[in-house]
Amino acid sequence: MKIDSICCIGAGYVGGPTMAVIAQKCPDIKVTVVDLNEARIAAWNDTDLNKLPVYEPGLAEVVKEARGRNLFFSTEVDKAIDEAQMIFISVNTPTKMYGAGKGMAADLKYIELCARQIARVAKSDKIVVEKSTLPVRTAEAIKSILDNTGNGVNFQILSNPEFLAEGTAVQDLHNPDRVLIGGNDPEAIQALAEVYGRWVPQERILTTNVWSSELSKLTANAFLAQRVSSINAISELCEKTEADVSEVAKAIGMDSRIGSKFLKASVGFGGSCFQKDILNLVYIAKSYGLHEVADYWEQVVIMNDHQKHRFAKNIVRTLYNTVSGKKIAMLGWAFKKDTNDTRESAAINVAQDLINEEAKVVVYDPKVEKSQIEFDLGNQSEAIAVETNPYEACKNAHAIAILTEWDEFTTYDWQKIYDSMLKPAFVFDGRNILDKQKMKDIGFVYNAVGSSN
Ligand SMILES: NC(=O)c1ccc[n+]([C@@H]2O[C@H](COP(=O)([O-])OP(=O)(O)OC[C@H]3O[C@@H](n4cnc5c(N)ncnc54)[C@H](O)[C@@H]3O)[C@@H](O)[C@H]2O)c1
Ligand SMILES: O=c1ccn([C@@H]2O[C@H](COP(=O)(O)OP(=O)(O)O[C@H]3O[C@H](CO)[C@@H](O)[C@H](O)[C@H]3O)[C@@H](O)[C@H]2O)c(=O)[nH]1
Repeated sequence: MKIDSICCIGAGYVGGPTMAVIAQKCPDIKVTVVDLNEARIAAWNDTDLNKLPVYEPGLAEVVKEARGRNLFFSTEVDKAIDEAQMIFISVNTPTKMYGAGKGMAADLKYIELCARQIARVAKSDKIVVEKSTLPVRTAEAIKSILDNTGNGVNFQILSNPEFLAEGTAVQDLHNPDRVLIGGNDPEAIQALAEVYGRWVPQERILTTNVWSSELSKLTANAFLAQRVSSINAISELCEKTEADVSEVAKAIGMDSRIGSKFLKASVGFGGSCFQKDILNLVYIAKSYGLHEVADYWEQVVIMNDHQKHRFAKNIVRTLYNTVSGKKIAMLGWAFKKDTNDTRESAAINVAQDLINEEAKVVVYDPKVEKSQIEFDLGNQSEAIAVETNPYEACKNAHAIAILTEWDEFTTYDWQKIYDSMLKPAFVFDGRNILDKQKMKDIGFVYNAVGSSN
């Protein structure tokens, strides 16, 4: 079956970029991305490409090429479902904040709403693709809803989890390590494989059963996050022993069995996925009575919480055990560089801990809006200030904390910043991006994660 129309429900960080690239690579397929959020759809349609709701390097160019040709953003969900042969569900699946599984399980209410809407609207056969990250066996529930509440049309369900990382989304979509398609129906699998086959080499398109595909997504994130927590655990030991975590990471990463990626010690991992997906995995394991499995993975999140809090504690301890009334400049708010996404950013936890200690926190981030920073802190705008100029943010500060590894931070005139600060001038580099020796030569008291001063 050749696909000529696709609908994607959910115009977020995954739905937007993924569909933009599919539309770019398949000019003969009409791709419509729909969302209930009118402001978000308006932003995707904005003629000023700087106003797209998602910042990703290279994304504006892709949108420019395809939008209006075969890529459309709309709030008319029913119409797009009706017209499409293939429907991607790419809505959010956050941690459930109520009832059974509160704080752990994935909240599938948006998924169920989509399934019910598809069932209600569809008047012809559809292939429904799970793009959202879902607990293993969710396809069963979707199938049941579609088959029991639909109009008697035939639905095939595929799992096609997304592995893009924010900040490199376009690059990851253009050149994925693999595309994973889980399903039972060879014709449906073939139809989706042909879409990706326009630009992804055949050997990188992997097909599995639905359950393996669903579980592989949670497993991939658990393994990646586990590496970060593992190196962060070692970073604390390095600080006590005069070992240097960057040297340790390099030494172990050269072992081809270990590999060098995802071994950067940091203030802790953030982002909308790692914590949510591991907690979901933990919840699933518990629900099958697999308590040792659950405890094993939960430790990755416990270690990450510890890393975030100990970073803030270290600032307080180093600043003579009090930051009350002291100006502390936070450079970076996004959970990693090259994105405007702040979900679960370590910066939020660190700021909250410092505010609790009555510090005067001033934030600078090159891509995050002031309103977002205030929102992340529960709208306590009196607790922080946001600067649009990094030099102003650092002026008269007692300390600077680096929370995101933005490249521009390495290019600053650090002598000028030093001159404008109170002395001793402290830097807490939560990303190990600055040159320790140069910083010390200027006069800073420089603290990095995972090495002694
Ligand atoms: N962010 C990432 O980097 C990433 C990467 C891989 C996978 N994922 C997974 O992809 C899924 C989506 O993540 P995201 O970051 O794009 O989320 P997001 O919150 O940015 O976007 C989801 C969008 O879905 C819309 N939506 C929710 N219910 C809807 C409905 N019934 N009808 C129409 N629109 C609806 C919301 O308004 C929102 O705009 C999640 O399951 C996530 O775990 C995310
Ligand atoms: O060595 C490292 C690598 C990452 N991080 C941090 O870990 C977090 C996550 O980073 P990354 O994985 O690069 O970004 P995400 O966009 O969260 O992507 C992850 O989560 C996505 C959503 O499921 C998956 O699709 C991706 O494959 C997976 O990498 C960020 O805070 C990073 O700063 C570190 O601290 N040290």
